[in-house]
Amino acid sequence: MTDRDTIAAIATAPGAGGVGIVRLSGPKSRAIAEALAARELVPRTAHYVRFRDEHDETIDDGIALYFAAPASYTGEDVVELQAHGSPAVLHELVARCVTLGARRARPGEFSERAFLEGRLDLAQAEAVADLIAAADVRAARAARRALDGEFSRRVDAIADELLAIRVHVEAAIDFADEPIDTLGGEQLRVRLRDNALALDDLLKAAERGRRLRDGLHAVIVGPPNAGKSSLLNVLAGSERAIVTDIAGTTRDLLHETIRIDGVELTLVDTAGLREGGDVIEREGMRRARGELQRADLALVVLDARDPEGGRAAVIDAIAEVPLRVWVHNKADLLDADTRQPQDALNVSARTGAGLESLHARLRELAQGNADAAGEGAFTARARHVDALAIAREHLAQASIELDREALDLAAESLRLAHDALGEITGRVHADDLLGHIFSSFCIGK
Ligand SMILES: Nc1nc2c(c(=O)[nH]1)N(C=O)[C@@H](CNc1ccc(C(=O)N[C@@H](CCC(=O)O)C(=O)O)cc1)CN2
Ligand SMILES: Nc1nc2c(ncn2[C@@H]2O[C@H](COP(=O)(O)OP(=O)(O)OP(=O)(O)O)[C@@H](O)[C@H]2O)c(=O)[nH]1
Ligand SMILES: [Mg+2]
Repeated sequence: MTDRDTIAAIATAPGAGGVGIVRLSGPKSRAIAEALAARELVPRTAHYVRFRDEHDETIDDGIALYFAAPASYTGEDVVELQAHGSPAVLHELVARCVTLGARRARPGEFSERAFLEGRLDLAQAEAVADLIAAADVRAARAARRALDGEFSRRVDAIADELLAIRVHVEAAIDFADEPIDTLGGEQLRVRLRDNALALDDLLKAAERGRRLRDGLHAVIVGPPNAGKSSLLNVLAGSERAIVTDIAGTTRDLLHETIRIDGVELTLVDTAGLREGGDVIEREGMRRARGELQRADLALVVLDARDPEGGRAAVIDAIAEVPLRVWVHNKADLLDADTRQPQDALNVSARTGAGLESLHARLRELAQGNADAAGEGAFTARARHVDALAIAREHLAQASIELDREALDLAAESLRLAHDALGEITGRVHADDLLGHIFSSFCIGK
């Protein structure tokens, strides 16, 4: 792909640092860097040089490093200008590169080129961004495994199998007169079932990987006025949510990321659940229920003075949520001799009583969530989980169609399952998908 232009960007984090790097990729990289450094660059050699402006004055001294295509991060000619980590110097270097014929890179454009040059597949390129954004060591390790292709290899292995099965099915279509069992139909069915099982395993692993990337998703639910928003505020350590004594204060969802001992947790405040309410409140409740569909954990907040009163309104809504923590709030309003509940934590968002136990419980669950990821875990994204689930459905369909000897339909279902898997690694892709993924990267990556 020699018709591409040459891009330039600061590759190091914004702000002052010991060393800062401007990176170039594309056919003019070498010529631009040689003009800046006023010398010839030998591939893969660290040259100590002065970077010069148009008047031959020194912008900075530093290291120029040239990687000749295709042995580079992007697969194109790449040059790194390693200067002092001064934002002023680095911006001037980029401006100089632009004058000499480069264009400022868009976010993620280096990794996008690495993808387009076949150096990384799409799931690996996404893993680069996930590695950079990893909140803790475990998430970084898991992103590293995805970057090394552990996820992609499993996706590809199943995709290859589905293709092979489809070839068999298509071949059988040409012998439409014969019953499929004389054409190895039973073996095909077994093979299809084995791959469906492998896909189930991969889907579970990807769901764990998604949680590992995003952290535990905890939704705060309960009847109106129980103190859900107050609890979010004390857990977040800031007055994020509006608190009033009017029942039905919260309508929109409010997301807040907190860290407990280095483990990340997303808290979502929701509208109180009850019968009735005005149009806005009902929409709030609808959103609350929707959010619970994606929840790993329901933090159920009830009024300690009347926990039974609010329980009925939430019990259905949390039926599908895997983990629950029951909290009785406003414990400060209880008589001192009231018994501790068996299966709930008494807390007070107002006085802070009981919050230590709640913290400990959340830490335990968040840690468990991260641990469940286990050895060999890789990070994954919601997009990957969705694609695997779609592939799984098409595979189930293919299996039914094969049993009915509806071979044309089975072949089509196999093709759709194969395409869904291909979207994960980007072997099948829509251009707007690529734009969407890479635009969420940082500039210079
Ligand atoms: N200075 C610097 N450090 C960096 C990067 C970089 O671009 N520059 N990286 C950027 O993300 C990461 C490392 N990733 C890289 C991946 C491939 C190649 C590369 O040149 N690959 C060639 C040569 C391989 C070899 O010599 O064995 C190739 O694959 O053909 C370089 C960096 C992290 N550290
Ligand atoms: N005494 C006491 N009052 C509290 C406590 N927590 C919250 N409150 C009060 O209870 C009222 C409701 O608190 P919110 O946090 O807005 O309750 P909510 O569950 O978010 O209510 P909605 O958003 O309407 O569903 C406010 O007046 C708070 O000050 C507590 O632990 N003790
Ligand atoms: Mg509220």
